[in-house]
Amino acid sequence: MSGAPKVLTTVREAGQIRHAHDGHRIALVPTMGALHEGHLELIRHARTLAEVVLVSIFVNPLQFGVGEDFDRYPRTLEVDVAALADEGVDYVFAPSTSEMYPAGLTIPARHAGPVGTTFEGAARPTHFDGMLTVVARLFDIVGPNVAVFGQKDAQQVFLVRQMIAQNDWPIELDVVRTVREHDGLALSSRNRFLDESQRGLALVMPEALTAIALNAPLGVAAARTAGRQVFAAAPLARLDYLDLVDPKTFTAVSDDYQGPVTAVIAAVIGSTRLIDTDNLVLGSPEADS
Ligand SMILES: Nc1ncnc2c1ncn2[C@@H]1O[C@H](COP(=O)(O)OP(=O)(O)OP(=O)(O)O)[C@@H](O)[C@H]1O
Ligand SMILES: CC(C)(CO)[C@@H](O)C(=O)[O-]
Ligand code: BAL
Repeated sequence: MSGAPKVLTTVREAGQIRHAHDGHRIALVPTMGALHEGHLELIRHARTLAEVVLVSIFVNPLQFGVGEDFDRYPRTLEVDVAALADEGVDYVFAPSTSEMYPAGLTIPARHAGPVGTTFEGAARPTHFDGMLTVVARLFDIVGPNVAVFGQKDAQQVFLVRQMIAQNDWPIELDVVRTVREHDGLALSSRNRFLDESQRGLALVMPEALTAIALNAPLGVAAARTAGRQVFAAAPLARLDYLDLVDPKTFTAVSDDYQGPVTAVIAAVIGSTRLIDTDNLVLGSPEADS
């Protein structure tokens, strides 16, 4: 299909897609809108995986805690749909909150478990249960063959993968690497909250990831310390966490660990909370010699 995507607003319409395209693969790209080049990369990747691409745009209240930025989260549906037309997206599913969570209908709540209480989950205690609940609802409505997520939200990817495995759902999960600005800042819908000086300050995130990567051959302590030193030199950026986790368990690695890790960072710049991640390998035989 090509041209403007068909915009669906009801669960009923979205649920009919799989019947209308029987025998064809459907890729789901869940988003909260305010689309940027990072989202578009997910969509281009989805296009390589399936004949039908459906992008959901829904700012899910369940994954925002009290005092978080649900109210000010950017909502730019018209502009988003225009951008998706250029990408040849087939369907946009943009439901209202009452359509997703109708009064009187019990939508099964999903639980993230222990990993949902650490890192992002420590700062946002209800976030991952709410995120999994809406992702499971989208899976249930759309019935995709494949779902595409961004590596920037590494803990989210871990938990969605875990939920798919625990339920034995026949859904593939594909992950797209983080798209960055020319100076390294990860694209994020929340970047639009940054003024010019905060935008400059936010570069502490990719700079810390670079420092971690440069020191990765020296091991866990050196890499972690190097990343934290970047933040120590930028006190206006409030570091929430910076750590190295085992991608298999999403728990912090011990000091003698060698092997693949995901570096995870969250910081508050002004009043905007940003996250970033990188995958790397820690330690090397040469590091011991
Ligand atoms: N820079 C990026 N590169 C690749 N994928 C991204 C990027 N930013 C977001 N995504 C992915 O897009 C999907 C939708 O994310 P979302 O709509 O929350 O956008 P976002 O930019 O992460 O917004 P925010 O930072 O405000 O949470 C998620 O799978 C997310 O990981
Ligand atoms: C996956 C998601 C669309 C669920 O609301 C959201 O957490 C996001 O945009 O990353
Ligand atoms: N991209 C993660 C969605 C959220 O921050 O709520």
